Amino acid sequence: MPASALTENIKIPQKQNGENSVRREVSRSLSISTSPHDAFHHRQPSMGLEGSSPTLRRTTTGAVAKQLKPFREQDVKILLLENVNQTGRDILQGQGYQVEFLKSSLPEDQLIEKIKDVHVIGIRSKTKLTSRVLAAAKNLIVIGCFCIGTNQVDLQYAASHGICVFNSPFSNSRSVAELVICEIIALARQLGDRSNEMHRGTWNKVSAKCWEVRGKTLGIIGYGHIGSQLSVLAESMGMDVIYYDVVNLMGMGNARQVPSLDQLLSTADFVTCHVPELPETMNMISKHQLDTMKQGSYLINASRGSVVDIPALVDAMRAGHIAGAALDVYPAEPAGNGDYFTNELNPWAEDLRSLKNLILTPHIGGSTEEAQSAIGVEVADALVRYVNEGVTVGAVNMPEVSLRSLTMDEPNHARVIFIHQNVPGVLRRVNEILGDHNVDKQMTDSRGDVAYLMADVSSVRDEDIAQLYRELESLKERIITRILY
Ligand SMILES: NC(=O)c1ccc[n+]([C@@H]2O[C@H](COP(=O)([O-])OP(=O)(O)OC[C@H]3O[C@@H](n4cnc5c(N)ncnc54)[C@H](O)[C@@H]3O)[C@@H](O)[C@H]2O)c1
Ligand SMILES: O=C(O)CC[C@@H](O)C(=O)O
Repeated sequence: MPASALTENIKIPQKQNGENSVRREVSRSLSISTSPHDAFHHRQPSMGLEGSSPTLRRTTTGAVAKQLKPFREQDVKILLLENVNQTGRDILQGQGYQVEFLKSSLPEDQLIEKIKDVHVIGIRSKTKLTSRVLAAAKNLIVIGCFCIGTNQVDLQYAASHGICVFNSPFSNSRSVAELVICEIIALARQLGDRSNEMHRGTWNKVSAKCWEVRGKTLGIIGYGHIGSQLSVLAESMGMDVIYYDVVNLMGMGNARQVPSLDQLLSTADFVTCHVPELPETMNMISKHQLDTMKQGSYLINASRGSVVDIPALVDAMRAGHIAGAALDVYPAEPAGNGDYFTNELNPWAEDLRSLKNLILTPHIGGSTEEAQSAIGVEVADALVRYVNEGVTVGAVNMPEVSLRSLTMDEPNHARVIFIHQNVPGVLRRVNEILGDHNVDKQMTDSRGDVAYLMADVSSVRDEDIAQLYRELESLKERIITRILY
């Protein structure tokens, strides 16, 4: 590749017979396509030096990191659903990508239509990326969950089709913990009921069954990012904290881990759930667990709607055994805002709405300006790194692979990314293909059935890149090949 390749557009060679040659587009199958009009370019080094490019940066050695792109930015199609924060939109639009933004989620059929030609999709908790939806996503290379939970995505299907998934593991944890602290006091003081009464014009000054939280015991189920933040805040209000987790974890402050869920339930005055949605956490709080809770205790669920058996909770509250509850999440949640919290959505919605001292919120645990803007930056940055450089650090369904950036001092390099089935013999065959070139650095890792290889090769010409691509594509274990340069 001539040095001028850095500064001018290059026409892509076409095969005479019109077969696939080296069209460059950000397709799942790299990068190499057939359009006679397609050209690619690398940014000029001066752009970064003048600070006019948001993406050019320096490596730790001071060299200008090279922007790896086998495609034109405007060809990268991104669909952002569920009101992803402006910070994330700015980063993606700043790259020059085509970004379509919608405030709500989409019903499955519309989603299947829309997802057909996008390369990147950004969602929050409402968009279900099932295997049926993903099967229609022929160009998709990466999914950004602008939230913590990734249960809405078929992670296994995505990985086996070479689609990388990123999330934001803790940017909204503090917001959830603060909401739960607020709910503990609100339940102890029956604040929701008093406020509703006043809204209806009723003055009802009572102290019966209203409590201070000082000296009460908080039981946290799932002592991860949210549970441990909550632990610190609760202790600072004078509460005793116990927690139950499947992993043995050090408690913050004076918090103590208890060996069984039943022990936590029978000891705590307030029980709060912070576990992920998993087969093992489905209806984790059901009739037996509610019966095991102390008479007059309180339940909070801001994790996932599948964790609490709601009809059982309704019974326990009607019986007066549970004195109050706060729910932020539900088995079925609407795609957007509106008058949807009815029996049509969940068959017990009216029962819930009739209960006293029950705080119902529309999945707002992580909905603060601070959390959403931090998540926007974190996930959009991960998407840009993946699209432009193939870096998977932070991915939730792929091995984490990264190489130091190529620099502008290395003009004739290409980065080969080969996502493949994790079976014996593939690496030998890949290295036979790469072996005709100088492999400067290489990293490979596997996760379950999928392996991810990244290699930087030097002194490659356009025709070498096309050849490498074709040979890698011909391997039967190939899932996705991308070559970035
Ligand atoms: N309401 C909201 O807006 C909101 C916001 C953020 C997260 N969430 C939900 O909260 C969940 C927890 O978030 P996090 O960031 O604390 O997650 P995390 O992964 O940091 O912690 C989860 C903890 O649960 C434990 N765990 C898993 N299975 C368990 C089981 N069967 N029994 C006991 N413990 C178990 C894990 O070991 C881990 O320590 C998320 O998965 C997400 O679904 C909701
Ligand atoms: O913002 C959302 O939709 C999801 C919030 C929360 O449940 C999460 O998983 O981070």
